[in-house]
Amino acid sequence: MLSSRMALRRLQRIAVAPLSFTSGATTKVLRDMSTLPRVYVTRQIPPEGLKILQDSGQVQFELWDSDDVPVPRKELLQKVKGVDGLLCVLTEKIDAELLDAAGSNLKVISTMSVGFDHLSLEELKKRGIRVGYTPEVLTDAVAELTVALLLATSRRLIEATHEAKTGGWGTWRTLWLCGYELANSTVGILGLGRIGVAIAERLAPFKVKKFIYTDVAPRPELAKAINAEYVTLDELAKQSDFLSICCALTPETKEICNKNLFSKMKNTSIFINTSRGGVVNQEDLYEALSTGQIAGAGLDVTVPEPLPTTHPLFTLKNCVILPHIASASYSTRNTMSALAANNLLLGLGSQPMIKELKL
Ligand SMILES: O=CC(=O)O
Repeated sequence: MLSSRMALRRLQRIAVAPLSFTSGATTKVLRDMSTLPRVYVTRQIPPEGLKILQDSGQVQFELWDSDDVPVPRKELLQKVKGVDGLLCVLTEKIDAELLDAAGSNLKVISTMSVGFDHLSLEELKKRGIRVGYTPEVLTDAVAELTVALLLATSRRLIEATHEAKTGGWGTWRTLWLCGYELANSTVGILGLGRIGVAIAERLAPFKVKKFIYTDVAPRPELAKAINAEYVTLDELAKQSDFLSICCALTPETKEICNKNLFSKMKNTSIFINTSRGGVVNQEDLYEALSTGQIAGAGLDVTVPEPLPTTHPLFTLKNCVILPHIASASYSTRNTMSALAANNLLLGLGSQPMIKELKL
């Protein structure tokens, strides 16, 4: 049997349309593959998505055959020349340079991500390029990971396993490795969308006393589902025992979590970010954590990614850092790849995509 890696390698070169069949001694060509829209896939995406592209018979595609290393920019700029569609992930910057390199055939970008801060939307809009993305299908996985990260941070799980493994575990001690509990707490959400609601729904059974949120404007429909109160950003910082960052990275939210915000937080509060690293000023966060301005932080996202192992945040016991894995469950990543593939095919067929960004 082919290993999945070998199979994927083979897929890279495979004609994705049913090209021919053999009857007796003659082979009849059913379709000339070279007339099909050309697609470049910037990553070895999970099998469901690849299979959809392969079985569709609607496109010819080439794939960057690795999940371990992103396609080098130079190679990407070469590979996109003349393509009709691009299926990418969040490590690829889709900007004017890339769109120029691709040329005027490019009609559709499909990103296998809910976030789209790696796409220059203005450039895409200007060129009439349609954009598919993958919201909703990852909400459960992201909410689940956020709760795990919040508990790992507030109950100091990483420190605790380290102590247990390295001989720090002496007698049972009354205040050793104490943390903060969710029961009776106020949980704040910065940016209330589907993910924020899903996080709150999972936290509510931990006997949270109150949910509060802020956003560009109140979102009563979403807030009603979790009985959350709309407050200002200042109040969110002041009142939250746990502050969960769920907003998209935009020019407005860039480094919104900075000295000013941390200085208003309680020194017992826990900061959790599973959105984008760019919403946080990391120097200010380091300062807040190392001076005890806040109690702890759990980060699934940083700037840059990967965060260099020499980064000061890694020296702090009260900072738990994960390598951007919020949506990383097998089922979710497969579903995301399938949605990205379907968005791409629908876009190329000039049909409405399942999930399309309004530009
Ligand atoms: O961060 C992950 C995503 O945007 O899907």
